[in-house]
Amino acid sequence: MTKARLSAQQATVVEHVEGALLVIAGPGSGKTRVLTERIRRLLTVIPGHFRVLALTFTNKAANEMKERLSDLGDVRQRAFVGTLHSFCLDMLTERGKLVGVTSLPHIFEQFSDRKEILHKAVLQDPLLSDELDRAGDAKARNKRLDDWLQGISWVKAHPITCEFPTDDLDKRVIETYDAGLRACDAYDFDDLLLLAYRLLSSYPKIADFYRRLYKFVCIDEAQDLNEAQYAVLTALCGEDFKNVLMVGDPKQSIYGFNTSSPDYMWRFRDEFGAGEIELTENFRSSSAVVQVARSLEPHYLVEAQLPIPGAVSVLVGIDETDEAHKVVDEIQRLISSGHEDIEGNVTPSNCAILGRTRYALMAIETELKERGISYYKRLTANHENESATVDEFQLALRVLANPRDRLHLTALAKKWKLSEPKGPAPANEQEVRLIFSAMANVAKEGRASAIVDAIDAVARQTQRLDLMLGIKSLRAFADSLPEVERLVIYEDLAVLQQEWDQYLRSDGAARTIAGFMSSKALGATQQASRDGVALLTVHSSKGLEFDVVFIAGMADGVFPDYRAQGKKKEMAEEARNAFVAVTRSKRLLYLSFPKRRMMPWGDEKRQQPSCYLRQAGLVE
Ligand SMILES: Nc1ncnc2c1ncn2[C@@H]1O[C@H](COP(=O)(O)OP(=O)(O)OP(=O)(O)O)[C@@H](O)[C@H]1O
Repeated sequence: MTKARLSAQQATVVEHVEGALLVIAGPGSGKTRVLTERIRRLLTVIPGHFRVLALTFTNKAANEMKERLSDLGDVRQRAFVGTLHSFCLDMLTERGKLVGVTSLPHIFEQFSDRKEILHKAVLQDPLLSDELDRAGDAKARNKRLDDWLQGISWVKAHPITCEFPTDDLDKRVIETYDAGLRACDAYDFDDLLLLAYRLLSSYPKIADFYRRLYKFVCIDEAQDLNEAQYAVLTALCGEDFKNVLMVGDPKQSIYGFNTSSPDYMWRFRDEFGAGEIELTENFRSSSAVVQVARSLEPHYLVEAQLPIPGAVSVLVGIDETDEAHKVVDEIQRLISSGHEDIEGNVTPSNCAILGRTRYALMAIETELKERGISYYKRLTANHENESATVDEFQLALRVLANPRDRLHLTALAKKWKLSEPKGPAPANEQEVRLIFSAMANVAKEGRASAIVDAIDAVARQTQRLDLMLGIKSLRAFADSLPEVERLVIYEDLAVLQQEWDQYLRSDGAARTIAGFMSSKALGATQQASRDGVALLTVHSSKGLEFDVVFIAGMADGVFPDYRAQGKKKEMAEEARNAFVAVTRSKRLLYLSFPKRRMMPWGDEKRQQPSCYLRQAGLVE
């Protein structure tokens, strides 16, 4: 994009070069545009051999930035654009030895896997095992494990204020869990940040290396920083490095429950002596939408906005089914007749229906399904395999990538109706293949041999790793199966192939199974799914925009959530959730609620409109 199309406010940020800068960017003020244009300018206008580090919170945001910079060709290689987790993973892979990471860290991303690691490790520790027993029945023990896991995560996310847990039991739980993970040569998400922080803060030479490599650092969505993330940043920058540009919007801070806080933006301003610029234009939303946003956040300053009136309407249903009818009727009406404030046709993909939680969207989903209107519920297709064959192939790939991963080796044995493999963990890929083939020989499931053949096809190729050989081998196996089974395998393999292609595009240089599995764990290989009406929670709608936005379930107790009632901090976060939801709309906004709601235990509850509707003057 050329400079001419940037506003004066935006140009100031884009033209910033040296020194720390904090950019407070309201919704629709073009923060993504400003960030990408600044990276473009640094790489193409500023002389010198340097790289730019651009850190985002989601793969979606990183992909969008990469896409917008794609015309830079090879110049783009001079920028690392990715999530903070993926940057930490890269640092640990390359230089993690000093903190005990000897190769690419294998990630256990699933809660259930981490819980099993903790459970097994606890059972081997008499003191913790007794403690767990004391919790009570199976349900209470299960809860105790959940609480412990939550506690572990909390401590790891606070490497500065909680460096050494003082409680002996907490300490023992963390150490036991970590030992369990490490026995499988595995790490969790929290470890990526924690170990990167330890690496950079304990070994200043390494931090110095990265500072010389990346002359400029940009951070997106800075209101979502937590202590561990801020700690990584400050350890990376050391005392003197100041070329950091942070963009964020405290009014859109909705991850407080996850220990994120806009306070780190203010700390950055003070500790780095950063300049401050506010982007106060809104290039996204119509006047009607901006007015509702301002009613929710009176301090929201909009100095310039689109000269488009737009419209805000309230839809009241007798119950949730009726609310769903009204919402979907309106979508169909807009699709067939359009709207004067929306250029061209209204299509399903111009529309989003948001809910504070998924429950507010259930009746609407049923209605969309019944009327045959396409919709999607996730921004990325976090594909769940339907076929056991592809699921187990991926389990086997995990073990091939990480021979010490007994957790998934045992899971595979169970799926093949075999007992837990005995003896020491395999030492290398060859030994893994021998174990697999021994397992396949006695497996009670016919598909086991086909999976082991597919693994062999991949592992045999020593020159250049190609997952496609395994995929083809499984496809040939599927060809021999009845149609129903065959099609399910084809479908799962097609998704796996897409993920492999995505990995090759973004990280193809490394090209290892471990690299592919880590990218998968970090969600970097997931495909975007944006076909049809978006049916999203407010949290997942962050950063998106649609011509038409419906917010369903706008009743007190639902939005704001009843658990926040009477609590100042939580109610403030609820209001920011509403602010984020409303500002996703470019032109039309509909706020709907059912007068009666069916409770999970079968009773009907009468509902009052949300306080946000009253605040906006939309109901009495
Ligand atoms: N200078 C500009 N002139 C016209 N339109 C612009 C300008 N800058 C940004 N926009 C448009 O405004 C919209 C919002 O931009 P963008 O998505 O970058 O906003 P954002 O600040 O990231 O929003 P949010 O924080 O709410 O997610 C986009 O449709 C973008 O194309």
